[in-house]
Amino acid sequence: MNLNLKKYPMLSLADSVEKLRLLSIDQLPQLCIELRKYLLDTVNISKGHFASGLGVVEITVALHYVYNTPFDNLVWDIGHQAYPHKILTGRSKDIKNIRRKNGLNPFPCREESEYDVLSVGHSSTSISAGLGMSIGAEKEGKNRNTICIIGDGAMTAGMSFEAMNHAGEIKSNLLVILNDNQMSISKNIGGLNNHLKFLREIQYDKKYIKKNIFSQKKTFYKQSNIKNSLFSFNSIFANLGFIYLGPFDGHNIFSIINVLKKIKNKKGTYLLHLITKKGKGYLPAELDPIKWHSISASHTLSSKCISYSDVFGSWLCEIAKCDKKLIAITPAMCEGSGMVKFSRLFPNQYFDVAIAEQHAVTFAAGLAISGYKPVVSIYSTFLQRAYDQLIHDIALQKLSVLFAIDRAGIVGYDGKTHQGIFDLAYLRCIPGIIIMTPSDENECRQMLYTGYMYNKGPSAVRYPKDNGIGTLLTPMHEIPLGKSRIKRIGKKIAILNFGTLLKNAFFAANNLNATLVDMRFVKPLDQCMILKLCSNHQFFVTLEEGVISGGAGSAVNELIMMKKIILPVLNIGLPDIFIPQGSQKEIRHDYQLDKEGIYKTILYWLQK
Ligand SMILES: Cc1ncc(C[n+]2csc(CCOP(=O)(O)OP(=O)(O)O)c2C)c(N)n1
Ligand SMILES: CC(=O)[C@@H](O)[C@H](O)COP(=O)(O)O
Ligand SMILES: [Mg+2]
Repeated sequence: MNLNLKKYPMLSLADSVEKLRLLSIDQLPQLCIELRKYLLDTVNISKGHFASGLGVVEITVALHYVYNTPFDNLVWDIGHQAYPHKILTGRSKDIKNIRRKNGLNPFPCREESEYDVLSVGHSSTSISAGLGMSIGAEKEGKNRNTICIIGDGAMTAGMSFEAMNHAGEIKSNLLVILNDNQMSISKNIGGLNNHLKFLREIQYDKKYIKKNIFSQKKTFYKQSNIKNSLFSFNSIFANLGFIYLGPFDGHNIFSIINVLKKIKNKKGTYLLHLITKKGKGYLPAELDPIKWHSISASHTLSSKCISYSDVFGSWLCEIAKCDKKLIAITPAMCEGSGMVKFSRLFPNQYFDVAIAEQHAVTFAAGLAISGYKPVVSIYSTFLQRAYDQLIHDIALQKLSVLFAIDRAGIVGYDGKTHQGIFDLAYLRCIPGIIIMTPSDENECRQMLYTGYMYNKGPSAVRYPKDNGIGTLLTPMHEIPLGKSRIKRIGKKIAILNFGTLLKNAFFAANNLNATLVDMRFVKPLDQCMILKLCSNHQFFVTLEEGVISGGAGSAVNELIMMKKIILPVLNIGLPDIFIPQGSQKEIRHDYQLDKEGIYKTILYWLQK
């Protein structure tokens, strides 16, 4: 391990979990101090998720100290808090390159380390996967433990409830650690959050504690041995069938180790409730955990122009001013989706539904049925969670709901789990949906308006994690559905562009004297334009920032084949693999989606 001994003497003694376990328990507080310092020093270089990692330092040290990892399964939920885990499991020298191209993965990743038993990035998978592992371990008969570490935010999702419902019934050997820092990315919200508050208040009510439960040690014995003790009785977890322990201070390494050691030797389905502080140990992050949730790399966005998320946010405010029927919904992504101003100005028209994409979509269905005009703002990658709800609860019922799909295309540093590259393929097959792919920020604004005004079914506008190109935002008007726009007239080759790669396509179009069309709609497709272009061009090229299998280009192929037209078509987009991390610029370069890449790809294809 490449650690400076002077700066991190204890951490350098613990450069593997085996060595960590050789430390005396009294050395662990110092280890935690150095781990925090190391995290701060390295994330300063790497950028990326920060405050959550600081909050789980003691939990991480205690888990690796007490449990026999990697034999025992540690299942991290989401994984944005797993930097300390990566540091302690032999990856400390690489942490400065986390999220970078060819660097460590942003989240636990099975291919990266045997300590990462589940690849993660999306929320609320840990209890389901952990339960499966615990059943597997029981069948294997080798006394392998399974521990899931899940945040109070991730706990709000349907998957967590589904898993607890199952786990509480079958009672396998499973420990769920609830890391309750009272935060999601934004402030955590909802009934469960209020229940956690209630449990925390019981803990802090000194009178209550004096009267009922004496010390943490006694509390533990009471709860693990007498199932209907008052705490257990009062918690939702106990009612679901877990042995509920806590809440305890998640920054007291001694008490965490004490509890873990006892649980380790007992069979059963436990939920250990630990209270932590997001950003612990770094005051700016403690004071503003929203800002420090993740530190973005400078030059993340490509220019100084307004971001697409902000175009969306201002558009929302403008509509809400005159339309009280508008209801905007976010599944826990207020800041990233550009909705902070809207949420403050129009609190009665705004719902953060917590990390609950499925619910967000069907909730929108209910609002639409009741005469409201819901706008679901959602990242492309997280809409994957709500696919059935979109089909069954919205499209099938022809409900007019606008989906503002942010982070569409390459997202960059969050990598494989977060690339928004499947939406065009998975949306295109849904009957009756309108799918729009703006090529600049003003198009985005006009398309949001067009979708909002469309009243025959769902519509979607997909836009990237990026800034616009500086186009003037004009007064709102509806765009005729399914109408493309010719951007350049050329000969022989027609480039059909879907989305924000338009700016890069000009280079190829100019150099090849090609016709360039901004298709704007994936559905309905501008068939007239395509058929007209077929009659006076010899080659077609389609362009999109998404997977080519089943994407917008496939729609063009299908039309051409159906019309029995014989014309070579090149679909440019992303290949049939999970696209790795890196800056957006690097990834676009690597997959030939920058201007030179597009040009060369077409040229090479023409010459073949
Ligand atoms: C399905 C899904 N929706 C949304 C997100 C975005 N997201 C990442 S972290 C996070 C907050 C998680 O809160 P919590 O589990 O309490 O962890 P904390 O950040 O507080 O450590 C959210 C909403 C995600 N990763 N996956
Ligand atoms: C872990 C996670 O899912 C979020 O923190 C995500 O990284 C946010 O992405 P943006 O920074 O693009 O909003
Ligand atoms: Mg939290």
